[in-house]
Parts: sequence; structure tokens; C-alpha cells
Amino acid sequence: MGIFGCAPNDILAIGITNQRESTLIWDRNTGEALANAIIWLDNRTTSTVEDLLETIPNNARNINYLRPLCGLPLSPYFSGVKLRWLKDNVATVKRAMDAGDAMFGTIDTWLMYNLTGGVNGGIHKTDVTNASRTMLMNIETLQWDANLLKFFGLPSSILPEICSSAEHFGTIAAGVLKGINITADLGDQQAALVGQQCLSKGQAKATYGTGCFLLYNTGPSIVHSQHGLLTTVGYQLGRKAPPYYALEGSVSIAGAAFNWLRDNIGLIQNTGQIETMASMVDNSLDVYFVPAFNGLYAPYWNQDARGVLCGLSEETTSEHIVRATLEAVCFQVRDILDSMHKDCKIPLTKLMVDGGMTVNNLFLQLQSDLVGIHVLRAKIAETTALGAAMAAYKTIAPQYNMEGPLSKSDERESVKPKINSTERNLRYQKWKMAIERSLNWETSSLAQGERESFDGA
Ligand SMILES: Nc1ncnc2c1ncn2[C@@H]1O[C@H](COP(=O)(O)OP(=O)(O)O)[C@@H](O)[C@H]1O
Ligand SMILES: O=P(O)(O)OC[C@H](O)CO
Repeated sequence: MGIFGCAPNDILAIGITNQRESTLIWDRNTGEALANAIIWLDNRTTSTVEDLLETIPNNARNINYLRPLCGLPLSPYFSGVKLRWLKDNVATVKRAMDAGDAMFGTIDTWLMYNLTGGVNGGIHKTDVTNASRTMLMNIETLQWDANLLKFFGLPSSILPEICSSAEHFGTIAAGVLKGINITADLGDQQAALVGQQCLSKGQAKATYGTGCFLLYNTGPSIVHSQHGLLTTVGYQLGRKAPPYYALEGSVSIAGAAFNWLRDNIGLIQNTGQIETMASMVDNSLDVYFVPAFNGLYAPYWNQDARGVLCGLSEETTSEHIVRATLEAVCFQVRDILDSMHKDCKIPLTKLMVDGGMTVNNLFLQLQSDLVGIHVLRAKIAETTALGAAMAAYKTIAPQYNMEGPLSKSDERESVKPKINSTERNLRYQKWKMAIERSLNWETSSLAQGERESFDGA
């Protein structure tokens, strides 16, 4: 039987690309999961971050304490925090960790383990891009770091081997793909960086799906952000190849805001309506929506932020709110591009875009208008899968030029700004006012007692 029109014999190699940070832990004797996976957006670990902040010397409570080692701020987002939560809250996980029976993996590791045999000899590996999202890997040595493990109170026995992003990982053990080699592994956003051919220093892409993730290739050098971005590994295409690093701006709620408008509020019935509705009005009538459902990621890193919808008036309609939701994504991207500009000094003049939201033409125009940047839409929408396939092929065909033309994929559609900078800056100032209102909503300094007396008043 064919797979997507190919016979298994047509498949030269397999590349894996995956949702990052999501954390799994399983028993090495049975191969069975010891707890439900915790996905990247899950905020149950907020209290773990609070507890870990308390352990930082001199009562500093500095979320950036570990940045020099791993490039990341302390946040519920990353795997190390999720693993610590599992250890503290699930007795079977703690027992297995103490006994040396637990195996940890992000989604790539879990897939590879099972595809290559599971408990019957399955491999336990990850790549540098996925490892760079755990807070447990040293961003310079690209190895697990004893100080980081100590900080999180985690044993090294749970960890997979860290490999490059393009090498021979293992061979599929059973099923229709039996015998095919896995020759690449990259986190989805890094795979999109490769798929967009942002392979030189100074190139950047934005992928708009559930969340939105901007990656700026900084070449082989590590740039430690002073403005709320993450330092992450972009890719390492072979064991002997140099690692390429990236600055990343992560937005947790982008397209997910429309899922909320559909599933929780009923303002839309399907995503196909978004562009039609938003086009029915000329502007958002000064409505601003900050969808900080689980706090705000880059550049704010405020886990206590919550969503706000402001500027409502008697004239506000559903269409204005839908349009403001599109603009919210655009403004969050401007926040990140401003940080990238400050960190890298050179402003971007063009942005490669991809992901589910980019089918929306009005959205691309708004993005171009509200940032004042030239937006280029990828011809192949699935840049994530494309990047993993390119890396997989690079392993088996080292002469392959990844910067060469990709059939017709380099014919990109281009969108240019239509509004002037005065209007753009005015709109952005209003956005910043909305952000101010969302920050620290769930503040931990509002003691439970005060809250109770307020509730009872
Ligand atoms: N026409 C559209 N306009 C705006 N957002 C859209 C549109 N179509 C889909 N989306 C959003 O894009 C997201 C899905 O994109 P996708 O790249 O598949 O995400 P992921 O890979 O994160 O699952 C959903 O959150 C959805 O709300
Ligand atoms: O939910 P996804 O598939 O958009 O995953 C996004 C990222 O990998 C999270 O960091």
C-alpha cells in the first residue's frame, strides 16, 4: 500500500520533527508511560517555578539566573520544570527516578524509542535542538549539564543521548516502514528554519500555528539576549558540523486564540470565517485583545499575565473582535522583532512566514502594516516537514546543497506595508497600554488571605 502516493521502497530515509518541550517519562523495564505527558502550553507547573525561584541564592528570585548556562528563563514552558513537577507530584515517577528505571524524552525521543523497538532495544536519543529546550543542556558544550541537573534535582540516568540534528539515529523496527533509517531529528520551529532556507546568519522566519515562533539565525555564535528572547540551537547538520544558533521569540497563543473564539465563546464557527469577518470592517475600532491565557512568553516572560479585551464600546461588533484577534498576533510579533533589533542591532527588512494562519491574506497584510516589514509567504506551507526531510536527505547525501533552489518553493508571495509609520506607531502605543493591563493579573503577591477577604466583602 502507498503512503501519500509513495511506496515504502521510494522512501530513502525518515526525518522526525516534533512539538518541542512537551515532556514524557516512561519505565525502561516495561516501556509504559509513568504519567500523562505534559504539553508545552500546560501551566500546572507555575508553582514549581515559584518553588525553584526560592532556591536561587541571595533571595534573588531572578528568572534569568540560568540563562548563561542554558539560554532560557525559568518558565513553566520548558521540560526541566515539567520534569521536576512530575517528580514532586507523581509518586510512581519519583520511585522510578530513584530506582534508575525512568526514561525521559521529548516527543521526538518517545517516537524514536517506540519506532525502533521500544522495550525491545529501542534507542534513547534526542537532538541538540530539542535538548536546547529542556533547560538541562549546556548551550555551549551541547551536553547535559551537571549544575543544571542539580538545580532541578533530577538524575542523569533518565536522560537520552544528545545527537546532532542530521545523522543516523536508528532503524524502524516493524510495520510498513520496517528497515528504513531515521536520519534527522529537529524540533518543529528549528525544522521550519531549515525548511525556509534561513541557513545564513541574519535570516529569520515566523511560523504561525497554535503559537507563533520567530527564529533569527545568529550563525555559529551564541547571542545572549538582553531583551527577553531565548538563545536556542537552530540546527547542527551532522556530528562534525558546527552548531548554528538562533534567537527565538515565542508567542504561546496565536492561532489558538481563534480556537478559543470558536470553542469557548462561539464567536466564529470555523477558521474559514476569520478572514471574511475581519474584512467586513475597515479597522478594529480601537479594540485590543491580549490573549495571555497562560501568561505571556517573549519578551515579557510574565506567567501571571492573563487575557484582556479592551477598548470596547457600544459600536463594537464580533467583526471588530475577530480583527483585533488577528492584530494581537501581529503586535506580539512586533514586540519580538523590536527585541531582535535591539539584540542584533540590524533591523530585519523581510520576514519569511509559514504555518496555518498564513493562508489568511488579510492577516499577512495586517502583519506587514503593523510591523512595517516586507512579508514573504512560503510556497510550500509545510516548511516544518520540509526542513526535516531536507535534513534527513543531507545525512544520506552529504553533497546536497540545502541552499539551492527547492523546486518551485522559492517563488514566494510578497506583501508590503500600506500604512504610514505615524499610524503604525500610534496603534503600537495602544497595544502597549493593553499589555500593561494584562501583566501580573494573577499576581502571587496578592496573598490568599487578602483574596478571601475581598471575595467575602
Ligand atoms: N484562515 C485562518 N485565519 C487565522 N487563523 C487560522 C486560519 N486557519 C487556521 N488558523 C489557525 O491556525 C492554527 C493551526 O495552524 P497549524 O500550523 O496547523 O498549527 P499547529 O502546527 O500549531 O497545530 C489554528 O490555531 C487555527 O486557529
Ligand atoms: O503546538 P505546536 O505544534 O505549534 O508546537 C509548537 C512548539 O514546538 C512549542 O515550542
